[in-house]
Amino acid sequence: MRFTKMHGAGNDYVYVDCFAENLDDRNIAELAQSISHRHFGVGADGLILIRPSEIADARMQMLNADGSESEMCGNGIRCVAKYVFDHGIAKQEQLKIESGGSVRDLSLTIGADGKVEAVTVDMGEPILEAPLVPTSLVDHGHVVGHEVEFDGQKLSVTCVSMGNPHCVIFVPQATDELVLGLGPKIETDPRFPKRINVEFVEIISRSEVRQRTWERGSGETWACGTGASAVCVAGVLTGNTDRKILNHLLGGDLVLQWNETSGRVNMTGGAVEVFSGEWNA
Ligand SMILES: N[C@H](CCC[C@H](N)C(=O)O)C(=O)O
Repeated sequence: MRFTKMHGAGNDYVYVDCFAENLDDRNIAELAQSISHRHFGVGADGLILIRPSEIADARMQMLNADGSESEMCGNGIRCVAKYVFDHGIAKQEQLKIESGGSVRDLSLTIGADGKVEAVTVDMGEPILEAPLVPTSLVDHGHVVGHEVEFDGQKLSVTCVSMGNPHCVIFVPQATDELVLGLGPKIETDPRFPKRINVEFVEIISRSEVRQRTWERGSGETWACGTGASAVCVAGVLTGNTDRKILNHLLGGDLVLQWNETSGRVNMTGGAVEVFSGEWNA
């Protein structure tokens, strides 16, 4: 099976082109676990399958390193767009990619080498109704700057779904203790029935933040695009930041904007192809 390793802001996945490869006989949850393993496999935050779609240029199917499937991946969808364009699956600079039942519009920036350098994605409207995020922290309404105790620590949390669930926490310092210590406990807290991705965010100014992420199913990653979009929304709702922010993640920067008129979030960032290989297992 041929595969391609790509990353967006250091959030790295193994990509398989299912226009060319037939994965029908494979258990893809097991494949995601073994191929993602940093010692026994290729090493990645997860596995992304680039599949044909009836309603878009391609369909993204995204699996975390533990084999669980997610509805959406912001850094992944930029890489899928780069793959689709650079490998000639679709040759236009405006693409439509399906993920988790929704179709996203993407706009490509082409570099001097004729390949995709950066991608802007319409990430859609955030979902804030607690039961839809989902979270049982409240019965109905939104969870914005809500004081919640995790493992004896009181934190102010905002819950946002960008197709997948996020818990955003603004902190003075995104320490290892919070990200690696509390992150996994929040991920699996029963008040988040589908588990949750957790973002710890330092505010630098009204237009600039620094984010560390503990991802559902993958642990700490170097960036999270849906998470960065959720942070943009949470920053506005809590009054911490403006509608447009520059977000510094461990592996690179993303620019996010929550449009006041449309209510939709736009995300811009890079996409990089690292290498291709053949998986023999
Ligand atoms: N890194 C991804 C999100 C993966 C989310 C996944 N961990 C989940 O279970 O929802 C991103 O760039 O948006």
